[in-house]
This record gives sequence, C-alpha cells and structure tokens, in this order.
Amino acid sequence: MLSIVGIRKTFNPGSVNERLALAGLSLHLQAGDVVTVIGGNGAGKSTLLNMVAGVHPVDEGRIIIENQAVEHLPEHIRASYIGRVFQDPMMGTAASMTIEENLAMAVRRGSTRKLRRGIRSKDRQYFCEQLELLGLGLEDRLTTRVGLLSGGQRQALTLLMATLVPPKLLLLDEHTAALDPSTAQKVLELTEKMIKKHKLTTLMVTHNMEDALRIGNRTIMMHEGRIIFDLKGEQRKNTRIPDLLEMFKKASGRSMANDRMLLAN
Ligand SMILES: Nc1ncnc2c1ncn2[C@@H]1O[C@H](COP(=O)(O)OP(=O)(O)OP(=O)(O)O)[C@@H](O)[C@H]1O
Repeated sequence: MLSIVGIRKTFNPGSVNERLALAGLSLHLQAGDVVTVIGGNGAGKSTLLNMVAGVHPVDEGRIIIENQAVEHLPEHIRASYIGRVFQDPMMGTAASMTIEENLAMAVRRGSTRKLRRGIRSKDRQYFCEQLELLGLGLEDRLTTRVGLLSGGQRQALTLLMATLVPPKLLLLDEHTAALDPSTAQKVLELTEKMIKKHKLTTLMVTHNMEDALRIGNRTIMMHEGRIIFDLKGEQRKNTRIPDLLEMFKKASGRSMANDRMLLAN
C-alpha cells in the first residue's frame, strides 16, 4: 500500500543550520496497517509525514502509494488521497467558513466535479448524520463559523473532514497533543472509530508511548532520521513502556531523558 524506499532529507544544506532529518529511511505498510511512530525530539517523525504528504521534496528515495510513485507529485495532488490531521487545531479547517462549508469542501476532495454553488438539503442531512457520530452536538451548529469552535471540536471536525471521503492514507501528527487530557481522549477514541470504520491505512505520530503500544498493529521508533526498531505481532503485544525505553537506549546509545515522550507518560 505504502512503500517508502531510502528517503533522505537535509534541511538548509551547506549552511550552519544544516540538519539531516531523514537518513535513507525505508518503510513498507500493508493496506489496513495502523502504524504508530515514536521517537525523541528532532528524530524526523514530522518530516517523515511531511515527505509522504508532499510538503517538502525528497532529496533522494521513492514514495509509492498503491503502486504509484508520488515523490514528484505536488502536495495538492497528494491531498486528494491523503488525509491529514496536524497537532495544531487551527490547521486543517478554514476558520472563516461555516461547519457545513468546511464539510462541503472535504466532500469534494479528490472529486473531478466542479464546485457547486450551494449546499443542498441532501448534503446537509448527510453532514448532520456524520457530525452526530462525533457526539459533540455540532450537528446543530452547521452554520457556525469554525473559528468559534473550541480546539477539541475543531480537531474532531478536522478528523471527520480528513476521513469523510476515506483517504488511501491517513497521516496523524500528534493530533491530540495540544488538547486537554479529556478532549484528547475523546478525539483519540474518534480516531480509532474512524480508522476501524473505513479500515484506514494510518501513520500516527505520538509522544504517548502507552497510546503508541495500544493503538494500531505496529509501532516504529525513529532516531536521527532512521527507524531503530519496528514492533509488531507478539513482540509488540509483550512490550511495555520500560521495555521501549530500554530498547531505545540499546539502539541509540543514549537514554531517553528530557524528551517529551517521557513527559507524556
Ligand atoms: N522546515 C524545516 N527547516 C529546517 N529544519 C527542519 C525543518 N523541519 C524539520 N527540521 C529539522 O529536521 C530535524 C527533524 O525534525 P522533525 O520535526 O521531523 O522531528 P520530530 O521527530 O517530529 O521532532 P519533535 O518530536 O520534536 O516534533 C530536526 O533537526 C529539525 O530541526
């Protein structure tokens, strides 16, 4: 489903700010794989997602989605089949537009149909049904501007928009990190529900090691632009947080002290 082969990315090459973010990373996902991505600060997790989404061009390597090489395709083309939810609830939705206008945009993602002028009552009914699934009462606020919603409501809406037309690939970049714990929990439950409902192939970056081991079927840990371990099956089932820390130490030669990953657990 997704094959990432030997991708390299260096930011600001040749300058004092040169940063090697991805060091020839390879990763293969089967359809329906839900892979959590963990790693210390600056390990390259966001860069990995950004490269798949086409935010930055790769220096080297290939990215193949359903047998199609996409590494040279611009971000807006990839956006038609990649759903994304970012850490910042202000991204992913248009603040000045209403809930129904945002949803109408999301429905048209990837469609060759021209933008219709109005939103039909049939569309409204569908939006209401979908919003009800969030359990946040947003179905009664279709004409509310998104800028007036709370961070959690906005993030739940972004998640709905990212999955309304089921994407080939869902990319979640610490999408609950900026929310208060109970809202984060709720958005995470919704995430799991959406992934299950649409059987979405997913890459989810998280700093929460407990979530990383609980959600999905595979966990990769990154360090200095590489994958230092890849847990699945029985091995993953039997792995606990202290084991992760020990594995990190062994693979990276340093302890995880001071990283946000520790603070989140
Ligand atoms: N747009 C950019 N311009 C310059 N350097 C960048 C850019 N994006 C990332 N980097 C650098 O690339 C490296 C990897 O960063 P990245 O954000 O991918 O790490 P991360 O694992 O997501 O970290 P964190 O958990 O702290 O968010 C870091 O050294 C970072 O400073």
